[in-house]
Amino acid sequence: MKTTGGSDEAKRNAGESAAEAVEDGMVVGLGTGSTTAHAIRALGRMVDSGLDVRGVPTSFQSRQLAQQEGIPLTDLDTVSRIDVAIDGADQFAGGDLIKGGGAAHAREKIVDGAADRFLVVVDPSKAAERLHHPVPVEVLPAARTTVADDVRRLGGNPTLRDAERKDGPVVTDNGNLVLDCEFGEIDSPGDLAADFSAIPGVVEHGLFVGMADEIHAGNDDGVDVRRV
Ligand SMILES: O=C(CO)[C@H](O)[C@H](O)COP(=O)(O)O
Repeated sequence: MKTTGGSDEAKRNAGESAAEAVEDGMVVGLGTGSTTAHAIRALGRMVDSGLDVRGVPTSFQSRQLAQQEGIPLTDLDTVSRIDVAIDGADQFAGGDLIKGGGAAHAREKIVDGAADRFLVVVDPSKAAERLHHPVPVEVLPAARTTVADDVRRLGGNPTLRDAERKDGPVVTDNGNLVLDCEFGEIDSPGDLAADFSAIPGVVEHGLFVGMADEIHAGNDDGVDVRRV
């Protein structure tokens, strides 16, 4: 699993704090990434001790980990609402996030957006006054050039994400490609989100504007939980 940012202890404190919000009978959105993985492992231990939950994974990675941990799974064909979603972020400013470091943001946005409570698990390296991390944009393969042109017209600098241990680009769980779009400091995340959504061939972008309910920011000694 790819890890970025702060210490594993900080990520563990964040993930375990969010897992504590899960109660018997709940449907839980299972995000993607190294911080959420700690929440999934904690949920696995809770299931072992008798907690009755069903998880909705957001990626191949979170499905595999949840299965390994013995968490019963369901999907959005079977349930229409999710009680709590737990997911990581590449950067957060207030309640706005940039996600997609694991190229899973399209499914993450569906699951996190269907949740009554969306808990974001992060370490301190993810905090920013204003968002400035490159925004991952999932695109249909046939649209990668035209979308890149449109991103440049919006003032951004798109880079096709390459796979680390393969010659060629990252292919998402949905069979698409990812453009990482550098914009510097983003003045108005809501406006940029609307601009991305209007580009033909964009499947989903990694700006999660105003979706978060709580930020669980772990550090080496504990966790700071903030409602946003
Ligand atoms: O958006 C994501 C995957 O698409 C991840 O949640 C994000 O990249 C954070 O990952 P990590 O907890 O490993 O730093």
